[in-house]
Amino acid sequence: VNTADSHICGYAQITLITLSTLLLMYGLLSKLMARLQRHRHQLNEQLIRLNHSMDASGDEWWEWDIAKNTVHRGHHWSFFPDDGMRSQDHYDAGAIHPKDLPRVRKAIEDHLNGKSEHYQLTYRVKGEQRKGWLWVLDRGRIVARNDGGKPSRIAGTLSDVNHLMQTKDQHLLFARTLENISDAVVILDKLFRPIDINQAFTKITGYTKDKLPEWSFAFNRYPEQFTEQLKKTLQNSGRWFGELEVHRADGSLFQIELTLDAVTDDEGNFTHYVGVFSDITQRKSTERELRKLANSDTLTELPNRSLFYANHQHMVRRSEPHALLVFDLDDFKKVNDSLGHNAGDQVLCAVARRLQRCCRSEDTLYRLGGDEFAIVIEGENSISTLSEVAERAMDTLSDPFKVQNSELFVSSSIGIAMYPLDGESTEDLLKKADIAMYYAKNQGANRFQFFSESMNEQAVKRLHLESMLRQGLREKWFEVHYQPQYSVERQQMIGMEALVRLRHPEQGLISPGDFMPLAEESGLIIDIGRWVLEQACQAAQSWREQGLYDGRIAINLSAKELDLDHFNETVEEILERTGLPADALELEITEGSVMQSPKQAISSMQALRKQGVLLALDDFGTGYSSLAYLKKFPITTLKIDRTFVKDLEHTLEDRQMANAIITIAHNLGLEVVAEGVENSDQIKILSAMNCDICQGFYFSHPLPHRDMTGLLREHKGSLPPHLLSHSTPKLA
Ligand SMILES: Nc1nc2c(ncn2[C@@H]2O[C@@H]3COP(=O)(O)O[C@H]4[C@@H](O)[C@H](n5cnc6c(=O)[nH]c(N)nc65)O[C@@H]4COP(=O)(O)O[C@H]3[C@H]2O)c(=O)[nH]1
Repeated sequence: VNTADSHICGYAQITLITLSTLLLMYGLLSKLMARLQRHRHQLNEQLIRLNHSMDASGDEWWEWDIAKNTVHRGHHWSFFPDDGMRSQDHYDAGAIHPKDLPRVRKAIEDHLNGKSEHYQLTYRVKGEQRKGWLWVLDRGRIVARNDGGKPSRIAGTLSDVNHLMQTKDQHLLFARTLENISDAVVILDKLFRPIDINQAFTKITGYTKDKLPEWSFAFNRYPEQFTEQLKKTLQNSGRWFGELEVHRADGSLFQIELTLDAVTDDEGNFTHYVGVFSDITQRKSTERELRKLANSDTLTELPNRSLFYANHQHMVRRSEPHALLVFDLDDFKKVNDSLGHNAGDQVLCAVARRLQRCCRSEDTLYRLGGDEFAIVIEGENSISTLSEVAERAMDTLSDPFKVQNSELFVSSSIGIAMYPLDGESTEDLLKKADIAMYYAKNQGANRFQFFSESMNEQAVKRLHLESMLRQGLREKWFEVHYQPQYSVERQQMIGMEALVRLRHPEQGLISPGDFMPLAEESGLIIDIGRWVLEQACQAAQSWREQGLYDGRIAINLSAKELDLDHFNETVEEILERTGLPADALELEITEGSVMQSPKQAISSMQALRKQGVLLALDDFGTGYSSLAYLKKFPITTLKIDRTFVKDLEHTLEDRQMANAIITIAHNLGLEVVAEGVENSDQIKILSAMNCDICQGFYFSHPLPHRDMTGLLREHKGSLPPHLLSHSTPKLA
């Protein structure tokens, strides 16, 4: 091998080596480049993934270069919190709530100063576009330091935690509400052990959170069966509600109204119970007080009518045989009227005490109202025993009552009805006892009466009649008939009596004898009487105005009308309206009704007399006939009752009676009217006795308005000629 060749060979070797090295380096470089490319690609992908996940989470990532004071961020959010440290770009700065800002700055500073591994806090921030504050969770940590070890970069994220904070707020509000409401709240575990309470619980019970009773404080007074039952209810329906009496921490008792609700987990298992209650001690005592007031009569302190109904209905529900005695004091109104209501109240209290003494411990006395009492006698339906009770009651009332230094006598009418024989409901039995009591009263009072079906029939009839009277008033079925009264001496009609009738569309004309007693009892007489007064005054005045008649018109008054306050004003008003002069009106008052309360009757009569109205005492001789009173009554006329006239021509006693009445009346300066004159013999006798006026079927029956007008037109008030011959004046 020559030198040149060896040189060539050397060059070739060098070239080859160089080329191989270059190739090797190129290979290495391309591998490096490829790896770098791959890494960059991976990094990009990671960045994209990170971006995607940040996007999906709604969070914002950020990195703060402390030295350059720049913030890089994902720009998922339109704004970045402006804490005055991290942000530079003010165009997208979000204001931090002024109350939160110091906290934010401190957290970041503390972290920069190495006081925390990382920082994490929630605060409120608001971008320009945003109306309300947004709660954010800001988390960050130092990711790089400079050569001196100082933090150079911090990276972190911002999360929207608004919904969490709102929920937290709601929880807080809820907890605060529970803590502050005035109802006590207790949370019990599955075994009814209290685990938490609110302030009201402590206030009401005295138990504190650290000293809760071991077991539900509410049940410690009740037997186990009760709690078992309660638990069953809770398990079945998830709720129990009721009133309980419980102990406070200091041992005192009080009442609560408790609602227990079961709390379930997601699987529907009971995990806890919540009890909510209020202290109802005060309410209960008020209720008791009110119930007592509602159930007892304030005057006598006896159980009242409403308690009677409640208790009696209870007895009826249990079908317990018993008897009901209803008491109504006789003429009690007189006590009130004559001695005043105070005295009346005293008597009622004394009656209550006396009746109470007649009752056995198992009997109950009630005051049903006014002067009405009732005794319920349990388990007793023997007529003889019940009669004994009624007699004992009457006996105990028979002793005089001492009121306002005077002695008063009070009696009672008693009606007795038996359950279930006479009635099967409270209303029915009370009605039957009332019917029997009214029957006893009508029989003369101061007696007792057992209910019987025949009484019931009567009562039913009365009920029908009463509704017929009411209907009659509404439908104008009443009419007034007029019966002339003649002066035999002057042979002139000097008066007429107005007599009411009811013309029923089907039953025809019904006379007052059939409905007056009931009209009086029911008080309907007041409306009927007023109507008659008005009609009769109007009719009399119209005859006067037509020149047909100038005598008086007599109208019957009932005791009830006379008793009315200001009745005289009613009369005055009617006289004024109709134009009838007062002295052309005569009001007839029966002796019986005046004697019911003579003092009051006298004062009412005096008021009427003052107006100039004439007053007649009707049915004289049939009732009390107290001559002493007769003198005191401011009457102008005395009417001899028909019973004395009826047999005048046959009976000496009646003649003597009539004669005596006429003499007394004349001695007192009164005019005398004889009623029920039916024949000329009676006229002769009465004329002989100087009786001033006669009225009766002999002259005329009571006539309807039209017929009376006819009679007046025909005879101008003089005695019809066919009667003239019989009216021979004065017999020896
Ligand atoms: N047997 C017989 N009877 C005769 C004779 N003459 C008249 N009568 C009847 O005797 C009654 C007289 O009226 P009274 O005694 O005031 O008795 C009246 C009176 O107390 C009462 N009454 C009538 N209308 C009214 C009224 O508007 N208001 C009031 N409160 N009571 C009235 O009803 C009672 C009965 O009235 P009437 O049935 O109309 O009965 C009337 C009359 O029709 C006769 O010669 N023989």
